[in-house]
Amino acid sequence: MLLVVNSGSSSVKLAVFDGMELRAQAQVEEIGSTGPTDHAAALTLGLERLAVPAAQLQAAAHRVVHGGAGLTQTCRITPEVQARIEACAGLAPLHNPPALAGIRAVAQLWPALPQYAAFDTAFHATNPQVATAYALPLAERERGLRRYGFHGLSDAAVVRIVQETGSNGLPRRMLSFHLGNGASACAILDGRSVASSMGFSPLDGLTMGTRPGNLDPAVVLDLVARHGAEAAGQMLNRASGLKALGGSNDMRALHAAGTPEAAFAIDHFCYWAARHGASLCAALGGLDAITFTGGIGENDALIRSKIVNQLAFLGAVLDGEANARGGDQALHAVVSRVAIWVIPADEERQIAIEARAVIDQEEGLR
Ligand SMILES: Nc1ncnc2c1ncn2[C@@H]1O[C@H](COP(=O)(O)OP(=O)(O)O)[C@@H](O)[C@H]1O
Ligand SMILES: CC(=O)OP(=O)(O)O
Ligand SMILES: [Mg+2]
Repeated sequence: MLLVVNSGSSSVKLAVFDGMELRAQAQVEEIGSTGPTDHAAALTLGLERLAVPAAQLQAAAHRVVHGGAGLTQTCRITPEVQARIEACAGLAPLHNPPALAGIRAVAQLWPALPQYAAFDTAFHATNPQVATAYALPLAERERGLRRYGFHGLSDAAVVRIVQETGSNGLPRRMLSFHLGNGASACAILDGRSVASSMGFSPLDGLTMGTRPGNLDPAVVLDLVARHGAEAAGQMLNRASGLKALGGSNDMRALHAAGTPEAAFAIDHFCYWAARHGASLCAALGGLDAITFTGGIGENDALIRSKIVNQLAFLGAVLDGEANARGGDQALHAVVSRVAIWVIPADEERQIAIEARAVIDQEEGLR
């Protein structure tokens, strides 16, 4: 059996797979706000809830958001791999340290258990250079300053699920919205990522729970000059986004608050999701399908309708009733030229599939 650990910025999601069969899962949310104080505590709680059959565990596999240029393919976690994940912690301060805490916790509990890492960047390896290159001097580009894109495990899972469940196969031009505490959009052409709203780090792109999304670099320079790099980094990762605009990074709390500030935060989130989504449609040369996933994308009908309404010029029309009802996969109106689907985020199974492939390969080599 395989234990999967998905350390998100506000949650820990755990799953146990027997072959590809899901045996158990547990989820600990709202870490740092109303939930546990940190990811280590959340993991302990999640493992208790899972009641993992330790003797039957064959391996553990972790979601790792940033592995830099050198680490994108799913691999066994060696001390060298762990050191490289550590070296990228500054680029993904909300994600890599929790993932490392998970790796260490598992190593402490079960020292002999092989561990694997699956990366949020891997799915975007197919992006063309024109999409990933920053127009910076060559020396800086050669140091690895480029767009990577994230949420790739989720985007890959969306493609897999649409392939498995869609009646007409995979649409050519898909715009995939992952809307959780982190939020991004991805342009998917014939099942492959061609562009992501996220860049060198998961700070770029859409307005997020605690991250501002796209900024003029002069804003960053101003913040660093005024507050120093450390404080500016903290502000951009933890004190911006919905939290800064509306007082909470929890979308449910913003709806409940009903204040003008909360309403503005919601408008900002939707407006920028649509703006970046439309930009990605230029990379796709049009649009055949929109997918929504993540805590907000899966559950929040108002957010979906505001985003789709702003993309109506592309021919996307929601079936208002299906959208409001919840639980339906297809949300497009009969007249819509664009299919609109809700796909439950399935990063855990994606990690399991990828780790299993590496384990099988290793066993084949033995
Ligand atoms: N029923 C719901 N309606 C609206 N928003 C929701 C709902 N359930 C969860 N969310 C929101 O989803 C976000 C967390 O998404 P999730 O994908 O679980 O986060 P993470 O990025 O940590 O994996 C929070 O903003 C939360 O408020
Ligand atoms: C990459 C990223 O932002 O992930 P999360 O949604 O878990 O914060
Ligand atoms: Mg997530």
